[in-house]
Amino acid sequence: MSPFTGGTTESNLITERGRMAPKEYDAILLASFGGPEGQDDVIPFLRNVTRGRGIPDERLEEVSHHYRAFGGISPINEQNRALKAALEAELASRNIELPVLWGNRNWAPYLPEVLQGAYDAGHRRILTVTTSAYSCYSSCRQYREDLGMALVESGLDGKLEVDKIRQYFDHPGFVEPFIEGTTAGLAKVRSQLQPEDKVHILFATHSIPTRDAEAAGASAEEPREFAEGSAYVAQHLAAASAVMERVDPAAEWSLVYQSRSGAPHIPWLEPDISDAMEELAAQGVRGVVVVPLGFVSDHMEVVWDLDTEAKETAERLSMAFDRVPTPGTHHKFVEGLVDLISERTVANNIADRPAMTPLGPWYDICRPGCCANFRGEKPTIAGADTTVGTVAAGA
Ligand SMILES: CC1=C(CCC(=O)O)c2cc3nc(cc4[nH]c(cc5[nH]c(cc1n2)c(C)c5CCC(=O)O)c(CCC(=O)O)c4C)C(CCC(=O)O)=C3C
Ligand SMILES: [Fe+2]
Repeated sequence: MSPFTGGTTESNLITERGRMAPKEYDAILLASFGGPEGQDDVIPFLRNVTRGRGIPDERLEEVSHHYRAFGGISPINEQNRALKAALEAELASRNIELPVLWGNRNWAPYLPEVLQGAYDAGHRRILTVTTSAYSCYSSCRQYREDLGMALVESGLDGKLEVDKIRQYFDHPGFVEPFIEGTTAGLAKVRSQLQPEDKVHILFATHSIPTRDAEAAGASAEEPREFAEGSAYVAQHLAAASAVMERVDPAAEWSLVYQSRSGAPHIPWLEPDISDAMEELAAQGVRGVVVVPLGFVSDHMEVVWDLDTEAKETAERLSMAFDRVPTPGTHHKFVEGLVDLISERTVANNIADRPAMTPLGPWYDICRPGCCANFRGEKPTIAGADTTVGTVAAGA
């Protein structure tokens, strides 16, 4: 039996590789992280984010200063308003009549209220676009859980269908803006140095606990599927390779991590970007191009950890430094997201779905236990092992 047949209903007919049959969606939900919009929001926001996640108070204190330095305002909400407007314009230009709703996991507009509002407005089939591209608990399953919980808590489970587009780490709409940015960044850094000076490209992403990394994208049937032991790491390495093949196959690059939190005795993915820069400087590297491969927009992790901290590290080490833009509202990214929406509304073959790495195109419906975080089972949408967010045929 296919692993994708359990726990699904006729309306969620699943085809090969976790693909969902096309549906007539009646709304798009842009689902994001959320962020504070003023000094008074900072602490309540941080409490929302870290609820039950075992993050030490000292770390919260430290992170609150990053927000305080920006007037207590995270850039992420403004970026999502801009992305929503750009998606609306792109949908309209293709004559696709789907409203775009916006909801967050950790700040207003909160997901349960947005789903309730959607239901009250008459929507019944929602396709979610999340602002994260990779597979891991924080970037995929936690969105699926929070949407599942929102449905259960609002009494809408069984009444509202909620699906999500596939993780898009290797979709050309996500990768091509990085190719453009890395090409420009490399030229800029090289122009500040002598031709013989060594330059290194650092692909930066969010560190996660190694235990979460091992569970990322995993399937119960094939636990050793990914050579690096983690779909999160494998997806980043594959996307970075796809970028470098097109930018400069001979250039030196590596994958590094940032924004570690959690208790010090719990292992997280390494090396940290600053440690990597120290090491490179010691090896005689004179310039770095930092590619924020793990991030969709210039939110706090990018403007603080990269534009503030990593840049200062580069200055201290006398290295030339350039930080490549995130996809943001780049027209290719926006067009790519609408392509990802369209591939869920019209019949297509898996071969028609673009993917720039051998790992993709990723699943519409995650495999049982995918990205599980060992903190107990919660209802999730878009999984082969759950029925939350589905509606029985004829209901
Ligand atoms: C993989 C990943 C992404 C990328 C995927 C995606 O984009 O979803 C991401 C995005 C983001 N993370 C963000 C903010 C925070 N993340 C935190 C904590 C954590 N993140 C984690 C991972 C990730 N995080 C993890 C494993 C933790 C530890 C706690 C836990 O296990 O859950 C904390 C608590 C303090 C701290 O511990 O640093 C904050 C404030 C913001 C908003 C920024 C803004 O306001 O502009 C965004 C977009
Ligand atoms: Fe985070």
